[in-house]
Amino acid sequence: MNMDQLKRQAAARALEEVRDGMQLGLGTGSTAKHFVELLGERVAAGLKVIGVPTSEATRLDAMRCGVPLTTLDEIDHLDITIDGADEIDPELNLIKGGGGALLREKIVAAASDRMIVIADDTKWVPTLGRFPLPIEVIPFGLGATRRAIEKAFAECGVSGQMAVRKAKGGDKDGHVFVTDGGHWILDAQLGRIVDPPRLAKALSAIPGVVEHGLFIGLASSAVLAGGEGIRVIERRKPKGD
Ligand SMILES: O=C[C@H](O)[C@H](O)[C@H](O)COP(=O)(O)O
Repeated sequence: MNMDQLKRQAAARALEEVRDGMQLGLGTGSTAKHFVELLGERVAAGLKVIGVPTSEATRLDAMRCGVPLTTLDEIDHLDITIDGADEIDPELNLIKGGGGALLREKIVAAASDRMIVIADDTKWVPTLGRFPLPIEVIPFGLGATRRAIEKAFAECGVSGQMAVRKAKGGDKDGHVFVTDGGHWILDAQLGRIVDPPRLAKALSAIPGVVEHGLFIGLASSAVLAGGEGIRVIERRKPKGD
């Protein structure tokens, strides 16, 4: 089974948790896209749900698949958010934002009773950090923000190169990547993040950092698809801890 088939399997398993009448957060990325497509098939067959997309790309996918959409201004909570991740550790802390959607993804996940992470099992790691950590920043004062981030890294026992993300493909190739919110992303190659909750807190305190890709205490479960089958890992601590 190839990687794409594994992603679709994880998405299909998460879809089993969806019930009639649910309000859903719809994640972003290649795995979440499978979920939106499968959900669209169920909606066509009569399932009644409504979704809040975490990016413009997902909004377009959901519309194409016939999934009814709303916003967090129109409804006050979500039952489940289903989203992919770039890395997942045994505490179900995540690195997200490889596709640049981390800000909306975090807002939507935080507004949800449960977050189910769907992934192929290559995303499962003992320690976060091999995947570059995305940090969404305001372009104004970037030099000062970078210095503050480096200081936070040193205080949290990590270090590594940071680079402004460039767009890939199309006529934007080589230009700075701009998020749906109009911000830039710094990708930090940290290798090993010894204390993700501490680093998350330190980064959140920096003016100029809009959001970062560490999702701490947000995921309720992870559905991992691999050659051996599907594993579902439940978070031990309550949401928010
Ligand atoms: O910004 C993008 C998201 O955080 C994605 O959920 C993450 O990058 C995983 O994407 P994929 O399912 O394509 O590996």
